[in-house]
Amino acid sequence: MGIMRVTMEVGSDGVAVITICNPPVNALAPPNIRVSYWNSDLIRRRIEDFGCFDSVIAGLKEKYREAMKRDDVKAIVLTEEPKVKLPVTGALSSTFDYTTMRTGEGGKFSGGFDINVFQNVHNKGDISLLPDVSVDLVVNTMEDAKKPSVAAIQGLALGGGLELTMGCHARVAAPKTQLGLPELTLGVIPGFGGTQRLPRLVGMSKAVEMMLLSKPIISEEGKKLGLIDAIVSSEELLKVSRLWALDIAQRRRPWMASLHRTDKLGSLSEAREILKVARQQAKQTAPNMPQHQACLDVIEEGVVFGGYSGVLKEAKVFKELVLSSTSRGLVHVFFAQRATSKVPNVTDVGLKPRYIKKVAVIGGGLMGSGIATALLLGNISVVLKEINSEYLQKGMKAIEANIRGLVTRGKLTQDKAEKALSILKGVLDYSEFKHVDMVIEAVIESISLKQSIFSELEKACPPHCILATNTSTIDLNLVGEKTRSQDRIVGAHFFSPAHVMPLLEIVRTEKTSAQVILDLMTVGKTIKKVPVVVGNCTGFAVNRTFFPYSQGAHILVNLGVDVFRIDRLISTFGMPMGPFQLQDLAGYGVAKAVGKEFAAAFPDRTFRSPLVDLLVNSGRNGKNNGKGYYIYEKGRKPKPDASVLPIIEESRRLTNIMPGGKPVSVNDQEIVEMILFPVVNEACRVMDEGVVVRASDLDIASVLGMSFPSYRGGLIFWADSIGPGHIYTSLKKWSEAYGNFFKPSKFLEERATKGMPLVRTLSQFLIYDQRTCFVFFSFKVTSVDNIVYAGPVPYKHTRRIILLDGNTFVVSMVYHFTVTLTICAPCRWLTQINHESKCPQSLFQILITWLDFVTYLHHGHEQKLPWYRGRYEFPMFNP
Ligand SMILES: C[C@H](O)CC(=O)SCCNC(=O)CCNC(=O)[C@H](O)C(C)(C)COP(=O)(O)OP(=O)(O)OC[C@H]1O[C@@H](n2cnc3c(N)ncnc32)[C@H](O)[C@@H]1OP(=O)(O)O
Repeated sequence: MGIMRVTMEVGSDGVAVITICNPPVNALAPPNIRVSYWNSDLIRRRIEDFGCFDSVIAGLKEKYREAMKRDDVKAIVLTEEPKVKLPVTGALSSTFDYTTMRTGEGGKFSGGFDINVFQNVHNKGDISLLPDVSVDLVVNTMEDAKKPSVAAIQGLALGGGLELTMGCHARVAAPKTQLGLPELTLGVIPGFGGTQRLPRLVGMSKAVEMMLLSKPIISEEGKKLGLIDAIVSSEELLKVSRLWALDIAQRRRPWMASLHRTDKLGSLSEAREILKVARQQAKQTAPNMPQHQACLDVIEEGVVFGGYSGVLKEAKVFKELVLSSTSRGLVHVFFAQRATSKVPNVTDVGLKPRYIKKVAVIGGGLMGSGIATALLLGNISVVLKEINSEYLQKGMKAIEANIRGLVTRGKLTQDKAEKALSILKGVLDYSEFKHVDMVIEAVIESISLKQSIFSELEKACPPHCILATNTSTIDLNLVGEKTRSQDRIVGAHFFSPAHVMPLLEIVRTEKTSAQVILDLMTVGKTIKKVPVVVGNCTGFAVNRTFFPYSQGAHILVNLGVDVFRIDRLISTFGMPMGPFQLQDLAGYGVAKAVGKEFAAAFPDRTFRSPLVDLLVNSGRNGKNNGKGYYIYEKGRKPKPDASVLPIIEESRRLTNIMPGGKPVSVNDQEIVEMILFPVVNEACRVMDEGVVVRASDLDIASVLGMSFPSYRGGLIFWADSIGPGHIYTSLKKWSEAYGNFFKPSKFLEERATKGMPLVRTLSQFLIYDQRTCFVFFSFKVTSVDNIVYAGPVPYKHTRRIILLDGNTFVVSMVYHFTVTLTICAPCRWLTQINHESKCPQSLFQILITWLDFVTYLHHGHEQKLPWYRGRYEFPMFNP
């Protein structure tokens, strides 16, 4: 048997326990592997050995059919396997290392439908890859069965996972189990009947809230609402569920089919009123996302025409939405976010994160107090250092206000707030620093000040202490220049407000040790940030990439375009606000300081606009003093300020870039593109220089750091959806008309002229050169790793190659064994490569290096692959 499986055990009590097992989150995968893809007998044999053709959905159907047929089965309990070990058969089993295998880890009922399938549909455009689960499995097989089912849930039941449980006749859950329908975050709606059953179980208002906000509840709340019938400890879960199922079968408890209930729906007019309000809210909060209105329409269908009609409409709309560009973007973001936690040579070299218990923050200003707040909320003790007691008091008060504010807004309990504040200490010297595991410096952007602080830190802190700086622009090599601790120096670039914004940009230099990066990544996750590891350069990945954002806007204004029109169009595109309102919000001091840094680093592509200086001279400082491009009044939306127009005219006069002295005529689309294409252009340079590990890291950084619309998939995904060709041609045209700022980078030019996307997946190089060829991989693995198992199973601690059709080819490893494997596959199937190995000499890394080598051979020029190049020997090459 393989590790993705569904099993059934019938007890002497007549209860069949059907168990789902598909680690790590029991995703509900449909069958989709075709053995004919693989010519290797070894792989085929392995797949068959482990029974990997099972899919969770097919398995569920099969086991239900068996349970219905068997006379000794009276009722069913649906649950998940809490502990899993991969069984190994055959000659290799004795050497199999079980310690590397992931287990069920205390149980997760299900993270929902397998999101890989969405990606598969997106890649192939083939909607038939989506199975009919909603009617065939949930309605016909489970809910309308002649024997009752009880779901025994622990850990989490999300999306399709929760929907399966709602198709059961009762739900018993362990304490603190997470229950939710987060499908809208993937650009779709619940597709296994959730839009119909949830309102029938918890009432219309709560169901609409849970779906539209994609916010899970815990089982305790679920019990109060009626979603959960009983809460029992994990140990008792199965026992109570069995009894419950028997009670239903023997009519001691009600046999409830959720879809047929109406008692919680309220009257038609009440339901319609709730839906109307929700529609208006969604129009405001999610204007470019069709799934919100679609979800409400589908709910309404069920209220008006009955649950079954609702289920049918849901299935139809679900399929339409899976193909939408919104879903493509959001699904990409889902996987891109998870990919950020895989950093070559950091997370794949067997290092373990060290425990960071206490962190010192230097500087209690806006950033320092925000960082300290985030750490305290993550239960990490903080020592806040300032230079005098006045500043220290200010910093401490700001932290307290941040934390108390969360209590007021109902986001934190009073107890947790007190606990967080109790582990904060303010200091004026370094004496406490001998006990800290990490320092995060957050003082003003002055190289000499930072250099002297880091020299002092080297003396004051223990040798293991991580020395991090929150600089947003300064070269880290300069910061650590006067120390001998450059392996401990790292950038921890938070975004303001640091306790709210989810991105943590971790900046490494060539000298920063892998351990330090791993530790900071772990701290980042502990404090609920998404850490993205990037290289060292002016502005690092995010600020550098977005540096042309306001520059482009300033060029446009000086070319005669209205500021407020620009802001309006950029907001309509999906950014939370336009570049000028953003400048108002950040304050002009920031704009000036950042502008100076970039002008020094990239003088060839800096546009010098006098506008900010003119604004400052006229007594404006943006939101800080209530006067900028907009007028800011308490409790009111920012209002465009007409009195700024003469200042803009003055700027235009000084720059004198309007052709013939007349404002340029540009359409709305061109305005958006003139601001965002230069950003894409800079992102190309960032990728070309190897500042990011992978293109999708820039997608995540743009979404979480700059609030680029996630439904567009992030900056690079969006650029690829438009096509590098159009971006290149437009930039070239503008550079000829308006100068170097728009000049296309070499990277963009190459991709555009070769008709290739910006995303550098190795296979795309191969596809490009060898459209129809087959690629043969041949490895002779003689060192540490060998293949013992291959199959279509997503699994931790394995090397995964995700194929174009969405299947995952998995290679697990065993040590101290030698084998030669030849994989033969058409190269067009290789689209994405994930890596998460423990051994530096892993087969996976050899594969990557090998592919890079092939790429290199085919292109005849050096690709910038700093993360892999030169570290591993090339394996046998046998095309
Ligand atoms: C028809 C239906 O209505 C449609 C659906 O059900 S759509 C799916 C709805 N479900 C969701 O949106 C839940 C998505 N998953 C999550 O939110 C989180 O993964 C979680 C809360 C389940 C677990 O979080 P956490 O423990 O931090 O682990 P996380 O790193 O996110 O995920 C672990 C692995 O499981 C994978 N995974 C999680 N949920 C998955 C899913 N539904 N399908 C496929 N893979 C999934 C992740 O990609 C990751 O893989 P990796 O290790 O190779 O990167």
